[in-house]
Amino acid sequence: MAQYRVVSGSVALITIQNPPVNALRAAVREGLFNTIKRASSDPQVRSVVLSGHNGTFCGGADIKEFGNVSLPGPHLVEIFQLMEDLVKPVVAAIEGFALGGGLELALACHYRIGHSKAKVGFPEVNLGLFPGAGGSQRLPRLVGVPAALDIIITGRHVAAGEALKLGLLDRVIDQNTVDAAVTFSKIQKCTSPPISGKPLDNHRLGNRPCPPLENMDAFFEEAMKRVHSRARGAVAPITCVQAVRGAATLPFHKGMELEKMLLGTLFNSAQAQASQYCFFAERAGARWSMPSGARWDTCKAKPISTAAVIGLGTMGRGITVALARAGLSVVAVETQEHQLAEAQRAVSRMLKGGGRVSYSPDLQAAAEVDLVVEAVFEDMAIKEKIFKQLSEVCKPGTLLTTNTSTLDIDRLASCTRDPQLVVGMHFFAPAHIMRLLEVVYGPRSSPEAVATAMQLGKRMGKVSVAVGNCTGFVGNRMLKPYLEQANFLLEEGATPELVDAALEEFGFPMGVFKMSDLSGLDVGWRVRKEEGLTGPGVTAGQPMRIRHGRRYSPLGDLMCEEGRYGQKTGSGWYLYDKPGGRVARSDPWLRNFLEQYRARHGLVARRISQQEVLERCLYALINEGFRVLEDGIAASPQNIDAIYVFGYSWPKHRGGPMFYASQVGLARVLEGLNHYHQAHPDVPHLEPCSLLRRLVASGSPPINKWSEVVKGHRSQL
Ligand SMILES: CCCCCCCCCCCCCC(=O)CC(=O)SCCNC(=O)CCNC(=O)[C@H](O)C(C)(C)COP(=O)(O)OP(=O)(O)OC[C@H]1O[C@@H](n2cnc3c(N)ncnc32)[C@H](O)[C@@H]1OP(=O)(O)O
Ligand SMILES: NC(=O)C1=CN([C@@H]2O[C@H](COP(=O)(O)OP(=O)(O)OC[C@H]3O[C@@H](n4cnc5c(N)ncnc54)[C@H](O)[C@@H]3O)[C@@H](O)[C@H]2O)C=CC1
Repeated sequence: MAQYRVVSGSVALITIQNPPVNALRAAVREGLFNTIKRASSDPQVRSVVLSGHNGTFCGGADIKEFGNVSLPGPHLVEIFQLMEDLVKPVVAAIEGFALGGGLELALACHYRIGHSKAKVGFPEVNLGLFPGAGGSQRLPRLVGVPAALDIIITGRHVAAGEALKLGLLDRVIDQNTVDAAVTFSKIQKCTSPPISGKPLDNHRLGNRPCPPLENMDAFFEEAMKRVHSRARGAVAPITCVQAVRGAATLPFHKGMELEKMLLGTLFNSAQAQASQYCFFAERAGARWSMPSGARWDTCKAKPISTAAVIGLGTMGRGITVALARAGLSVVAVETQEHQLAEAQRAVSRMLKGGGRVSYSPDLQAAAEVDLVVEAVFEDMAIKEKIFKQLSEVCKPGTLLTTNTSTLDIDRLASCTRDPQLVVGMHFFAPAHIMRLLEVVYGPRSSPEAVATAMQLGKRMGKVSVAVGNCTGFVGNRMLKPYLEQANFLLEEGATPELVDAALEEFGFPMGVFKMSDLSGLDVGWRVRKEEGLTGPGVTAGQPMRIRHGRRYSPLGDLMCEEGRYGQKTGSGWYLYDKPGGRVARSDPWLRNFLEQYRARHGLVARRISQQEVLERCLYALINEGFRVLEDGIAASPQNIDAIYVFGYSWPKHRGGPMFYASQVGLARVLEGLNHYHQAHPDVPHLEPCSLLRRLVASGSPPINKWSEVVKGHRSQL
């Protein structure tokens, strides 16, 4: 766990060994504690080098241990103090990553030498924490308050070059880092005296004052304001500011006391648990499986080096950029001349002149590519035609994928020569930025096709989740009842402002109506027309607020009929200063429109609380999530949560909808749904699904045990 060797005659080389990232689990902490003591008392040893096994210094504390109320083994704070107090110089040899507790460990060393490809950082804020083992106190003393606060609040990875400039690293080298650190620990420079035996006090960060900062109060006030406005209700970023302020204003030991107290408030908090759950949910998608039994570890992906994107609208442009950035050579095809020219300019701008992209108005250009992503209008007839053409044009073995947000993958596959080569690759707007990729397999998609799409997702830096084929797949299927409730709430007396405020307070970056304005109201309108819910032929002679025997809100359709498509037309649920404008303002026209609509349909507006908004929108979405699990469309609640956090900006500190349901309590969610379904019996999405009932009946097991209740149920997986 921590290997001890004496090298070069007098250097104790301590190597952390805990693959894959050398996390500081109890046995590692024990090993570090013992080897530091050994180095201290070993008369042969004059200096110490600390390194990590297999090219990674240390990925920090072991997040899997965090559930324990009291962590076993020696405490990191104690180990780091022991190391800092050592009278023999200690040099950190940093290869790969030094993150979180790993960087705190390096900061407790007297010197830090990094490989040029090394990365350091404090990602704790993403786990609902802050660097609570001395990092919040030592880093500001080394690099100054503004740089330290930036690193701690953003959680970003700092590259070696920048770390050197900041003074976080003493040296950056391209050769073997451990060898260099060993040499460095013995001789500082030919012209300088050896560092062994040199007084080290200035290199003990706990002994140093923080570099002075002018206008400190104003600086921290401003930082706190910024954090509050961006945190969306997350507590950890606020605690980061408080801790760093402690470093700037208190002596080290007092700062450490403050750090301990602040960590105590976060460590077992619901937000920290949710954020840490998200860390593992993000990675769980990589271990996909299919109904056939094919799995991630038994299927080989096809090599892909060229791709075509068909349709260069909103999505096609972002997809082109994402593929090009992943190193693929891309053929971008668009039939509309002006769109092609505009797309070419937009893609070049986004790629800043880099990337290998060629443009064509002709599908023939896709003849030789390894993979196609179709991103034309959401219209089954058009897509079917394109898949038929692609099947004829492309070389045998080309993977044909679609970015459809709702349509049947199997129907598209049936238009092709090789249906096993068809899968959905559902990106999220903007496609070059949003991290989620839903990989949708139909009943005939081959494991190799799924493996290839998943692998490509990884190359593009996406969080890829394999899901089954149904209308809307996982994300949009669950979104439908959420949007539906938001519209019903407007009918009943709410305003877009009220609904959005409730959801933004919950932690979404924007409420449902602002989000709809951004995506374009016409997108949903097109989908509803495809589904036969609206359109001239459908509505004639039907009651406006009922479709297929269920309550239906035509509000979105009416808005589109008025030409209000959202930001792109300058008005939607809100008013914008111009088409394409971004700043949403309340629109008196809409208030009037809603009042007239309610009057026309005999609806009496009532006061609606934020609690009702949250419960109806979120519980309806969660209920559909349980149905998705029940139907085997998603393999696990973790997969659903990853989809929501990385595709729909569900606040990470709430852990995703299914985790949120488990935190609220399944019985409470069930009770809420029962209550709202009684009040709205014509809304089937509010009727609690049988999986939720069964989970509650079996004592509401923790989320990682739900699969035992799902098992035995009819499944498509
Ligand atoms: C009232 C109570 C008072 C409480 C007082 C209690 C006192 C406790 C004191 C504790 C103080 C804690 C302070 C501290 O030290 C905080 C931390 O260090 S938190 C951890 C910070 N580190 C990170 O966030 C890094 C996380 N890892 C990564 O970002 C990436 O893994 C990394 C960039 C290192 C490598 O990426 P990549 O090569 O892409 O590999 P993967 O991400 O796929 O990871 C591979 C594998 O390893 C698992 N893993 C990674 N990091 C950790 C980790 N830190 N702990 C546990 N497991 C880790 C990862 O999950 C993958 O495994 P899977 O099985 O695939 O999931
Ligand atoms: N807009 C969004 O937020 C998201 C959309 N999607 C899906 O992505 C697809 C595309 O959507 P958008 O980019 O929003 O549409 P868009 O309307 O912005 O772009 C579609 C483009 O396809 C082109 N096109 C139409 N027929 C063509 C053909 N035969 N050959 C080549 N090009 C053709 C059009 O000229 C247009 O430029 C749809 O299936 C949609 O459901 C998926 C995720 C998010």
